[in-house]
Formats: sequence, C-alpha cells, structure tokens
Amino acid sequence: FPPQPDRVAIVTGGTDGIGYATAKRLARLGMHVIIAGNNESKAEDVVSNIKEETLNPRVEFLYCDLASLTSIRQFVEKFKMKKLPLHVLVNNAGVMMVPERKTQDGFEEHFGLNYLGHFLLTNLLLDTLRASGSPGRSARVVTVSSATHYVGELNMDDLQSRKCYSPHGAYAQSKLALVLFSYHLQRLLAAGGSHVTANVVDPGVVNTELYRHVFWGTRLVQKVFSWLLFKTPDEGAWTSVYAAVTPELEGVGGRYLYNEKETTSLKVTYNQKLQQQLWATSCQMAGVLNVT
Ligand SMILES: NC(=O)c1ccc[n+]([C@@H]2O[C@H](COP(=O)([O-])OP(=O)(O)OC[C@H]3O[C@@H](n4cnc5c(N)ncnc54)[C@H](O)[C@@H]3O)[C@@H](O)[C@H]2O)c1
Repeated sequence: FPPQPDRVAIVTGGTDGIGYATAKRLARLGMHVIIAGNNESKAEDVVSNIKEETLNPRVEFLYCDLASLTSIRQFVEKFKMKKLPLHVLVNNAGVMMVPERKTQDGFEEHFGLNYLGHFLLTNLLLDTLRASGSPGRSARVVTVSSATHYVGELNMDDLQSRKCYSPHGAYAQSKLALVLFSYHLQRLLAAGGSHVTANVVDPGVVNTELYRHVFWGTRLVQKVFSWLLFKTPDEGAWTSVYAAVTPELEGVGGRYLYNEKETTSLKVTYNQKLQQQLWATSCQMAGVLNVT
C-alpha cells in the first residue's frame, strides 16, 4: 500500500487483537494513529511498542469506553480539541458472547457497545471526516462486522433481547446491525456529495481473546489448532487495512469485504427500509439528529 504520511486514523479497540494489528499496520504506513479504547492498563505499552516497531512517533491512546455514550462524547470532544483532520475511522472494538449485561446507558451490551457505540462515534465524527475527504482522496469509515451476521436476526421489537437472551444471538444481531448501518451511511454520504466512503469488513476467524466467553471446548480447539484453523491477528487485520488505504477502493463504498474481496452479505442487509428504520431508532437511542 502507498505510504500515508499526512493521514490521520482512529482505530477503536486498538490495544488488542485485530485492532492492535490494524493500528500497527497503519502506523507503519506513516499515519498518525489514535487508538480509542477502554484498556488503559495496556495503553502505554501498546503505544510505545507500536512506536518502536514502526519508527512512527505519531501514535497515541485516547480513552473511549464504547459502552458509555457519555464517554464517547468526551472522546470526540478531546479528539476535536486536537484540531486534527480525520481520514480513516476503523470501527473495530467489540465483545462476543458475554453473559447478559447492560452498558452504562442500559442497552444490552453487544447491541450497545458493538453497534450503538460505533453508531454514535461515527455520527459525531462525520463533520470532521467530511471536512477531511477531498476529490480523489476520500476519507473512509471501515466497520468490522463478522460472518456471524449471516445467522443474525434484527429484532426491531426487541433490540435489547429482553424477551429472550442468547449470547450468540445478541452478538449476531449487533454484527448484522453494523452491516445495515454501514450501507445506510454510504447512501447518506453519497447523497450529500461528500468525499467520505463507508465499507464493512469481515476479518475471518482470528486467534484473539475475543473468544474468552465461548464454551471451554471451543477455547480448547482454539488453543490446540489455532495454527490450522485461525488467522493470526496480523492476517485478520489485512481486510481492515485494505479497506482503509487501498487505492482500488478510492471513492468506493457500500461494500462488504472478506479476504480483500467484495462479497454479498445477508439478503436482509440490502433492505433499505430496514436500514432506515434502524438508523432512525438508533438516532433516538444515541441522542443524535436524524438527517435522513
Ligand atoms: N476474532 C475473530 O475471530 C473475529 C471474527 C469476526 C469478527 N471479529 C471482530 O473483530 C473485532 C476485533 O475483535 P478481536 O478479535 O480483535 O477481539 P479482542 O478481544 O482481541 O479485541 C477487542 C477490542 O475491543 C476493545 N473493547 C472491548 N470493550 C470495549 C469498550 N467498552 N470500549 C472500548 N473498547 C472496547 C477491547 O479493549 C479490545 O481492544 C470485533 O469487532 C469482533 O467482533 C473478530
């Protein structure tokens, strides 16, 4: 990929796993990388490791708890005080199959953190993204979903899974919502004529700590056969990095990417009415203006 010395990126969850590998790769390309995360205990080591390995001094950590709408707003305020442009936003952070619990604002955790947190973050950063994209050099929103979205169901009457909670179902719903979000965002951006694109990526099955809440048997398989069945975090980051910087995707949005190739997502994700419905509901939940 071409060097990106004058570009700025935010990577959520960039202290671990795929996010860490993504942040490091973008830093290696010369980007100013801001890691947005809640893992403060690791932040200092992570930042100094990336700086050392990439010889790029422009790597920093800014606290952002995606399970708190207030924290997200504070993060955006702090970021905006830096008066930096923003060329790439990687919505990467996530949790998987956690027991039933709620975010600070009372949303089911997968929905609230994986989906709604990124929905708010992206909305609050759209003005900066719009101002930073230019003809032939668009700003990019890259959202990390998962193949799990293929078995997801969006339950508009019970987005918080109150009637019946299944950790897998709630994770799948959050990843499905991210695909719908990304497609609708792309349509909004294109309709507004802005030089910002939105794509969604599936990293594949990657050997990270995301699996900490799954059944112990699966954990065992991960430990023993990771070399055979799982991608490394560096390999898992590849599609995110591709979507963030490849010249092949200049001006191109609304794609679902797996192994750096466009592929089709679940049929229902192309339902524009549902995309719009989810967007409108999310605006209410996150307290942002619905501009559609
Ligand atoms: N690992 C896989 O096989 C796989 C497969 C498909 C999709 N994904 C997706 O890739 C993304 C990255 O996952 P990973 O595998 O690197 O997992 P990981 O557990 O290694 O990393 C997740 C990151 O999210 C951050 N995070 C968690 N809660 C947060 C919060 N409240 N606020 C801010 N940050 C928070 C963590 O601190 C961590 O940095 C996730 O969105 C996940 O759904 C992973």
